[in-house]
Amino acid sequence: MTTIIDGKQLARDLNAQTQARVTRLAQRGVVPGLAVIIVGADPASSIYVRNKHRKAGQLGIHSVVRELPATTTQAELLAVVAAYNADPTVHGILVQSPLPAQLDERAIFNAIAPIKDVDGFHPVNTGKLFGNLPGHYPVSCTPQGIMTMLHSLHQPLAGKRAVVVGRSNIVGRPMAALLLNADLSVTVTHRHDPQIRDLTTLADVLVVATGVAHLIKAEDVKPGAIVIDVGMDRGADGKLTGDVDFDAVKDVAGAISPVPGGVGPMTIATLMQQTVDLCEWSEQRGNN
Ligand SMILES: Nc1nc(=O)c2c([nH]1)NC[C@@H]1CN(c3ccc(C(=O)N[C@@H](CCC(=O)O)C(=O)O)cc3)C=[N+]21
Ligand SMILES: [Mg+2]
Repeated sequence: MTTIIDGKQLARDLNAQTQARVTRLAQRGVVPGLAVIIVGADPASSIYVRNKHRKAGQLGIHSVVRELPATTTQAELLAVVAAYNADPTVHGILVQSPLPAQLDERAIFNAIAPIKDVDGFHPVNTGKLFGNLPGHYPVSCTPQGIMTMLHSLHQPLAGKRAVVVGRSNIVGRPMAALLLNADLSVTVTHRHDPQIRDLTTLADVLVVATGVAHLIKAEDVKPGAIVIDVGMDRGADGKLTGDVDFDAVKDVAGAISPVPGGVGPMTIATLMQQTVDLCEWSEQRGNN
């Protein structure tokens, strides 16, 4: 029997925990605050931002969405980030990616205060992640949500062989670090390897984040493997599909996450979780 990893249900469970933490903070008069900055009116980005805002509101997180025109300059965006860095009611800052071409996205992420970097994109936070350093710090929400999905299976992970397909700063690289920190043996591969499939068939845990619809077929997967699909590929019919050929792979895999209803809802639930983390850590530092 193949386990379908129900990201929607896991997200509901995680959001219930987050909401309970928000309630406990409220008893002390503390409200977690999330600022989401979106530049330009990319329709897909607008939908994601609206979903994040709605979920935050449901959980009692104070969410502000700052919509800036597509013509915003680097200096203007840096000034907006600086204002949220200095705003004690804001615990998490997210700049929606991708940004318009005139903006230097890396320089913007680097300007977010590491203690408010709810995406975990700041090099101080990625450095801690890659060093497996002790202490509290935010981690990119998609791979962190995937770790929650893996733990939900209640299977030992240490010593398993993981293969990550894709090496982006948002998913592949932090995913590899998290898996390594959890004592898996980790291989990262990507489009420049003509024999990706020689590696995917070795994986006990296979995470696919390439943006190539249905790249992974049944013969590319080890029987019984855990398969996590990070793909979000919009077909010509407008339907959302993944990087894994779900219908075929589900008969080979031991566990598999669907698209939609897998990694996506967990990304948003993890964003909410980390907003509350940042708020609690700020309280613990006593410099709110
Ligand atoms: N600074 C930044 N941080 C991000 O975390 C970030 C970002 N920029 N830019 C865009 C990507 C994408 N992303 C998604 C989150 C949830 C769903 C999601 O909920 N997906 C639903 C379906 C949504 C649909 O139907 O379109 C699902 O998979 O079931 C998707 C995509 C966060 N991102
Ligand atoms: Mg790639």
